[in-house]
Amino acid sequence: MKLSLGCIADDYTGASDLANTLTRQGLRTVQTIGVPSDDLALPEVDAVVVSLKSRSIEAEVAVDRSRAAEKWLRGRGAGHVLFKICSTFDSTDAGNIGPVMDALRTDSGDAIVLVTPAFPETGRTVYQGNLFVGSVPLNESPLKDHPLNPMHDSNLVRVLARQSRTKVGLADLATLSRGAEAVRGRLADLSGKGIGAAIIDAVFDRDLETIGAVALDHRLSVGASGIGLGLARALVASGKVKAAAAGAVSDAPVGGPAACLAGSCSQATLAQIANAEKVMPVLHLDPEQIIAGPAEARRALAWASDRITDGPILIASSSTPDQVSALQSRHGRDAAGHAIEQAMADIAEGLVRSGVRRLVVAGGETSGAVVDRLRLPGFLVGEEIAAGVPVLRSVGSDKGEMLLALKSGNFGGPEFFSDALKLMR
Ligand SMILES: Nc1ncnc2c1ncn2[C@@H]1O[C@H](COP(=O)(O)OP(=O)(O)OP(=O)(O)O)[C@@H](O)[C@H]1O
Ligand SMILES: O=C(O)[C@@H](O)C(=O)CO
Repeated sequence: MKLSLGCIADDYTGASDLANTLTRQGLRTVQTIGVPSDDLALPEVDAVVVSLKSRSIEAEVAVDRSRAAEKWLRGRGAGHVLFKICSTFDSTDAGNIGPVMDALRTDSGDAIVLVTPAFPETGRTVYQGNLFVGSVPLNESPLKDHPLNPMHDSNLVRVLARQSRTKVGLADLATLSRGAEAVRGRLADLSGKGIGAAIIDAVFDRDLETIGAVALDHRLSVGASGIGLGLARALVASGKVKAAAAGAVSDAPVGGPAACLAGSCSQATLAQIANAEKVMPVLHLDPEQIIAGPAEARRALAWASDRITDGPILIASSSTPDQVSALQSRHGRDAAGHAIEQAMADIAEGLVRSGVRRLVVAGGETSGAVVDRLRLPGFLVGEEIAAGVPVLRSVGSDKGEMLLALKSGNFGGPEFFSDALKLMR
């Protein structure tokens, strides 16, 4: 297998978002959980997205894991590697976007790296280096209240400069609108001044196409699914990849009971849970009880076993921003987050033991904890439920075939849980 594109995603939902985008553009794509073991039988593909859970861990560990993934991808012939970050640039001044980018840039030998989280399809645009979420700057969006990495600065040149060893510059929309050669000229100017990373504006998909074409001159780029779309279109346009027909993945029904788990506390997920209450039984976990011990996860499993044969259920830990901050001030941010993620993994494990083979999970960290616990090595990408969220079909699992949907906290329409279950038969 010789890869046309290698990708390293810093969380699992982000990885399936990217795998979805690449698949929709005609790249045969597989999502792996971590660096694949040598005995994992992978189909012939154009792109591999290695999912890491490295967004909110110590920067040094994130760097080591990303480098290991890069080595594996380059070893399979990937000439270009995309480091997939969140479209809302989720990170802190300690990392992990800057440190991982610095390390991968050193490995790739590129003088300068293009960086953009723009993903217009989901309302993420970048102008003059400022990230907008819908119509508001990042620091006024719900991301200001994120439980793990609240975002308080929308100027990504500043945000990335605080995390990176290299100087960071800007390639603005005016330059981009003059075409690929103008962007190449701007990058040459910046790297001539010793600047090693450029935030690049993008508002429309056509901007991403220009960015994709320029990025392919380099060995590394950093961004969200938007730059993935640009790279995929550039690979197809240049004839390096022959676009595959849609629907290449089997849609054979998996059947059996279905369950949803929500650990995301985003406004979008809170609204989706409220809507799910109208159509399925919903259990709201007590976060204090989760931190107190394993009894809360056991209570959830007992509750589920009384209902799961009658239809899908939803179990949620999600709370409002005020409740999240109150819990974090009592127990610490990381300890609270970790305990809840592990309880979600316990619940997922119990559900699968009792026969569940169709699972919808909301939240990147939550999905990471669940998929790790279920020891699922990888996925093929099926139908799209909502922008950035495909149906995933497990490959190489010892539990038989499973269908999953891993939803980024902010993604999906108001009826997301029922929308997902309709496509996961
Ligand atoms: N009630 C709660 N109080 C405090 N923390 C919570 C609560 N419920 C869940 N959490 C934690 O909040 C974090 C949510 O992160 P997660 O990545 O799962 O969702 P998200 O950030 O909305 O999604 P994404 O990363 O895809 O945007 C997890 O660490 C989770 O355990
Ligand atoms: O890019 C995005 O917004 C998502 O894929 C994601 O990574 C959210 O966690």
